[in-house]
Formats: sequence, structure tokens, C-alpha cells
Amino acid sequence: MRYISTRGKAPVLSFEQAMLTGLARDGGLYLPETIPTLDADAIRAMRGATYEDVAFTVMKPFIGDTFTDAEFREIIACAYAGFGHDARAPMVQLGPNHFLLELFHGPTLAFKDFAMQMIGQMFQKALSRSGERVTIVGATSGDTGSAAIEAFRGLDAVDVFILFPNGRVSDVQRRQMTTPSEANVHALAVEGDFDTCQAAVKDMFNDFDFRDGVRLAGVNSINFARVLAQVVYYFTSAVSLGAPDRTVSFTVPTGNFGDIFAGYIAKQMGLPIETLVIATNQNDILHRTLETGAYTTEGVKPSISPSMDIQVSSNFERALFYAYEQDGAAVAAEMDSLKATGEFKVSQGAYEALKSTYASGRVSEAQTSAMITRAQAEMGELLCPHSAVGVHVAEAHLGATPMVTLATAHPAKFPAAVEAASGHHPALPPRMADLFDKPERMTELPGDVEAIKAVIRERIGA
Ligand SMILES: Cc1ncc(COP(=O)(O)O)c(C=O)c1O
Ligand SMILES: N[C@@H](CCOP(=O)(O)O)C(=O)O
Repeated sequence: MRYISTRGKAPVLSFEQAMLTGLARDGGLYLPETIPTLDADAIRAMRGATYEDVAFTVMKPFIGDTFTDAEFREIIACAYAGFGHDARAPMVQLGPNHFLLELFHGPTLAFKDFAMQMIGQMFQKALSRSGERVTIVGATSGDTGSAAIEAFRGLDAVDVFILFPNGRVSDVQRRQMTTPSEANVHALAVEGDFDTCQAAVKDMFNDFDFRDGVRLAGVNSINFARVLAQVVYYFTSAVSLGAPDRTVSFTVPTGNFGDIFAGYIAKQMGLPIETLVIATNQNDILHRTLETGAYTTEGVKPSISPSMDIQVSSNFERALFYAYEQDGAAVAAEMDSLKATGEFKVSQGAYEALKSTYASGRVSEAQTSAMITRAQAEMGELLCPHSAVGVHVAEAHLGATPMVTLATAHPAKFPAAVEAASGHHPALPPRMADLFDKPERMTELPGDVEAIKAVIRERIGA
């Protein structure tokens, strides 16, 4: 399987190279040249299979000969062994035709663990084979960072630097990043918002001297391997509801567009998905784009669902690539316009393609809180604020097709918002009970990429 850039001008890579490379050298994002498909019999055969077996079937066609079958099965087994639920991604019913897919049973209590635990295992295997050492730099609005640190802490071949917006993540998220004591973990609290952090990471990738000098690698959803691992739970959940003999829709709380884009890949692979519904909080750029065809950035507004406080939604570029019928030059032009002016207008054809796949909705702060209150009182579900955004939007899209809403984080990661809305204090699992007793370690930095690069160089001695 060969991987190509959304902007059409970077070298074509293998899966292993694309995984270790991160951002393409033309500034684009890597995608498989063709999306492998699974026929109805292969999907039907997933009924009753373990999460790990489905993961193997879904991901194997994308990885080529990077790992032998035995190696890949072992990677998958190790990745999910630490999850706190046998089903890995269990589902509960919220109402007639409405289901909640719980993606928060991993080690850091958010859906990011599904991919990050896989990537940790895959990096370790690939790097131990080549003897290379890499510097991972990631941007986070809270959950990617904690999942990455958990997956890479203590590994010999990796230093992991996580940039998070100072004061804009929950206390639990911050402590998950600042309390690990391993020397290869570096939590950097950056002045600004998530977009500041993500732009800094992309700038570092676009500075080839720095990139090559520190052997930069990325574990944000820039990395297609992240997206790939998230495709699996679309299959397990849809199959448990009757796919391929029944069509299913999904509502996905969305920020950087990685999770819902994984649903798009599942659909292209042959999973019968009717609609992918984008659910945004008050940072509603994706909803506005679906409504108007214009992608226009505004300042990030801090919300009670902080992990989705994003304006520059990285993977939307991948959605555009398909909407523009894989025309890398057209995507590059839109991305240049975004960088220069903060906006771009999607062409009529691309707009229609997006509208045929995705629907969308926006949820205010008051509606998010009210949804947490009502889900607890009427459905017996304590939702995190991101999942509440999803459930609220899903309710407006319920119909004859079963709807699966993705519950992306555990409510205990956001106790203040959850308690204020529901009156219930969500407890952390016992294994995390000492999180607030441990010393914190972080470096505060201005939102200036040169200052951040200087710290990274100094820490790794480059
Ligand atoms: C809890 C939670 N929900 C939803 C999202 C949005 O996911 P994505 O960025 O893949 O759209 C994120 C962060 O990305 C998150 O951490
Ligand atoms: N919400 C995310 C933002 C980064 O998204 P990613 O999927 O590109 O890593 C977070 O929690 O950090």
C-alpha cells in the first residue's frame, strides 16, 4: 500500500514511512493511494468476533508488509490488553434507535487511547528494528496529549513533547500530562489556544532543518495510523447493530475531524453508513462550513467541552481531498488561502460532495449542560460534555436508521462541568485515585515556535 499527500507534491511513502514521517513535506497529510474494501461476507464474519480480531481484519490491508501477521496480532493484543472493558468499545442504548458507543475505557479515559496505544506499539516495533531514535512533538487540547504520554512514557527510542494551551485544559487532563515522572516525557504549557499549539507543530514539520535535525515524528491525527486505528470501532458497533445487512448512522463530537474522518474511511471500505453527523460545540466552524460552503475562522471560544475548542480542523483537509476528487493542487490552493486570509470557499462540486456524506449540528454551552442533566435524569447516563454535544445533535437526526453517538471521554475527566449540570461528582477509576497527590512537572512557554524549538533542541541535546 502506497501513501500519497493531500497536496500532491510530497514523496509517495510506504505505511511505515508515512507513520514515522507525520506531516508530508509539502505540508499535506498522508492518505492511502486507494482505500481497500471489505465485502459483505467479510463484514458479516465480524459478528461475534473479538475487538482484536476485527482490528486485524480492518487494519491489515492498510499496513502492507510493515509487520508480519503474527507481529501485527501481537501489537493489537498488547494495545488493548490494558482496557478496562472486555468489549473494549461497549455500546449502551439511549432510546429507540439511539445507541451510545463508549470509547472511554482505555488507560487515559478518552477515545484517543484506541489509536495511541496501537501507535505506541507500532513505533516501538519499527524503531527497535531500525535502531532509530525519534522526537515526537504533539499538540493537544487535552486528550491526545495524555494518551500520547501514556503510550510513549519510558520508551528508549522516543522523546515525547506535548504542547497544550496553558489554562485551557481540565485539571485532570493537565495532571495526566504533568505527573508522569519518566525523563522522556516533556509537558509544555503554551500561551495561546489549541490552534496556536497545532500551528507550532506544523511549522516545526515545515522547517526541514529542525525536522531532520531532531528526527521529528508526529502522533496527532496528522499521522494516518491514528485515523486508521479509529476505523475499527465503526465496524464493531455497526456490525453489532446488524451491518452489513442494516445501514447505520453515526454522530461524532468533532474538533480536529480525525474521528469522523475515520468513519468516512469505514464507509469507503464498504461499511453501510448512511450519514456521518458532525457535532460541534460553540466553536462551530465545521457546522458553518456545511451550512454555507465557506470555511471562515473566528477566534477560539473557550467552552465546557474544551477538547473541541478548535478552529483550524486539521483532518478537514483529508475530507476536502476526496470532495475535490483527489485534486492535490485544488486542496493546496484552499490551504494556502486559509493560511493567508483565515478562510476559503469550497467549490460547488466539493460542497455537494461534502453534503452528500456529512450532516452537522451546533450545540451551545447551555444546551450542553442541559443535555448532561437530562441524560443523567432520563437515560441514566452520566455524559462528558463532548459526548453531550454529540447526543444533543444526534437527537435532531434520529430516524428509521439506527444512530450511534460516540462517547469520546469519561465524565471524570471534566468533573466541574459534569457536577454543575448533573449534581453528580464523577469519580476517577481507583487506579487513578492518586492523580491529585503527585507532583507536577511542566515548562511554561510563550506561543512562539522559535522558543518552543529552542527548548526541544536543548532537552534532546540537538
Ligand atoms: C473528548 C473529545 N471529544 C471529541 C474530540 C474531537 O475529536 P476529533 O478531533 O477527532 O474531531 C476530542 C479531540 O479531538 C476529544 O478529546
Ligand atoms: N482534541 C484533541 C485535539 C488534537 O487532535 P488530534 O486528533 O489531531 O490529535 C486533543 O484532545 O488533543
